[in-house]
Amino acid sequence: MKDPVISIRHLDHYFGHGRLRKQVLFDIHLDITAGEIVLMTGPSGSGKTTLLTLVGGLRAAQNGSLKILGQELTGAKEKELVQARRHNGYIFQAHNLHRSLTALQNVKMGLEVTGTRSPQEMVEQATTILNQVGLGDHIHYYPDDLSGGQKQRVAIARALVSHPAIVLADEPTAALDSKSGRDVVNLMQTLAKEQGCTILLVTHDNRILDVADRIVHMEDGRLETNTLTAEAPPKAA
Ligand SMILES: Nc1ncnc2c1ncn2[C@@H]1O[C@H](COP(=O)(O)OP(=O)(O)OP(=O)(O)O)[C@@H](O)[C@H]1O
Repeated sequence: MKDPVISIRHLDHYFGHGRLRKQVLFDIHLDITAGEIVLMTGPSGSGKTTLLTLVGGLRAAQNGSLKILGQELTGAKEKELVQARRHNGYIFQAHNLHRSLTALQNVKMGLEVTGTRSPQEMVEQATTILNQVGLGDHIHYYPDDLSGGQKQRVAIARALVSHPAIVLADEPTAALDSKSGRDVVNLMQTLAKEQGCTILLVTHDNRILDVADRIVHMEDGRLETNTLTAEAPPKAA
């Protein structure tokens, strides 16, 4: 079996201090291997986003073990967390595009953090991936002039342009109608399979569950161990 890209053991998480201290994650175990698409479902407040932000190095893990590409993030210093974030692409419900930047400039930002490419290469790679997500004729549009689905496709392009090992997505279809939501996840699936990247995606959207290789369920801060495998996921249309 392949080494897991994400390996979690006995992970707990607490918010607050003193009398206000509250446990929100309890003894989480999870292994995700390279190229797997894992969807996480569960009621509001069950801890899904908290787990996603810990995996993404956006907050520090406190108790237990959380290894990303073999690197232990529990007890990691801020500098190490910043380093770990470089392996990740992030896609959120509210796309988080910069309104004052065009689609091309937004996607280019996904490459600037790596600091390894010339400006010319960045423009070429950003243009290529915008073509791949079907926005080749919109590269100079500002977010306000794009539809919700188009904005989310720009966000996908930005997350994937640097070929991250891991893509973390929090409710990427929540603000979209059924057809746009479908298009967006199909696109994520196609690009991720092409690049061999691992996806951990939080969703309430039952319409997209079939893109998963595996579905895990969070309930009251506990990850259910009897995970479901999506039945014969159809390949992207
Ligand atoms: N920064 C924070 N400080 C204190 N408590 C928090 C913080 N963030 C989340 N919580 C609490 O932790 C619990 C889990 O929240 P979390 O956002 O992870 O749930 P969720 O499953 O992602 O919910 P939703 O589906 O509504 O986004 C909730 O009780 C929430 O109120």
